[in-house]
Amino acid sequence: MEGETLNLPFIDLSAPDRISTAKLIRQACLDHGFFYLINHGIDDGILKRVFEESRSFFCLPLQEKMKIERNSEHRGYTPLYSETLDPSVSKGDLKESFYIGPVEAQIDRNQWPPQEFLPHWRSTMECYYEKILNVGKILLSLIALALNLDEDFFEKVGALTSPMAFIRLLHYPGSPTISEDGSYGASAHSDYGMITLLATDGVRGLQICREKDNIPQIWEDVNHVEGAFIVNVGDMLERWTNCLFRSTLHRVLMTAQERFSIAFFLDPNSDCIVECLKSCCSETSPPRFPPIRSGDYLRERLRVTYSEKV
Ligand SMILES: O=C(O)CCC(=O)C(=O)O
Ligand SMILES: [Fe+2]
Repeated sequence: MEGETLNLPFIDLSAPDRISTAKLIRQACLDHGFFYLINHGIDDGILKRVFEESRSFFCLPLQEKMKIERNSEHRGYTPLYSETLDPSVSKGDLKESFYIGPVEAQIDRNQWPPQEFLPHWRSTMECYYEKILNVGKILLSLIALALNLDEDFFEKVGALTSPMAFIRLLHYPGSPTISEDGSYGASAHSDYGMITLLATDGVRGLQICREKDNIPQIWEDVNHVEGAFIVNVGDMLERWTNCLFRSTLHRVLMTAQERFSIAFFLDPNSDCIVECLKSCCSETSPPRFPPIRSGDYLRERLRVTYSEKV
């Protein structure tokens, strides 16, 4: 399962020349659909605290965690094996997670662990949410430039009015016996939305497959880089760009060592229509996907992942 190591491009969010940065982003999204984001302005301290609070939460007894199990609003705890990212793999993924979503119209549909157990948990997560959402929005303005669009394109199409933006805390407990029965920390999948910003803890496991139709598939290791986010393009951005930007298949191996990561999925407002950009199609290259409403698309993808009935 050892993969080749991959040298992903680095994007420096503090670089003054936005046009050059946009060009580098464009190339990264064409080649890999993945890149490292550095100098993003989120300091080590807050990230460290989020990792610590995440660890404390997952250490709680299962019965406490199950009291705030993921609800119909897609917020809360998901236990081990509850998610099957790759439906061709029969067993669920060996990970547990916790989703924190946006506060919409001043209604907080999030579930929070009891304050008596974790007094600083909520404030830490809320602080991180604000910071990472801000970085995500800056990045999207550069992505718009990278597509030769106005930098406020995603605002203008309503994607950022009230984005479906979720923090997902992830815990892979690891397994002392690594079986070859097709179990993964996260089985092969692409992300569903616009962009994902991932913070990792240094334990290996994440891999990408750039050509999913090649047989055999080649999986390459994405190494942890201290202080950098791993950013990837999701399926809705791939649809917008008619596959110019790649939503790349990735997975997390099951390793002996326990692993934590923090994903942030930045997805369009649920009413936003995602349809092929004019600049990404032509007579010879027609749109590959019909327009979809972001909220409907995400709901359907999650339904399949969590094997829910309609
Ligand atoms: O934990 C990781 O490194 C990746 C997680 C992931 O791909 C996901 O949750 O979509
Ligand atoms: Fe993913």
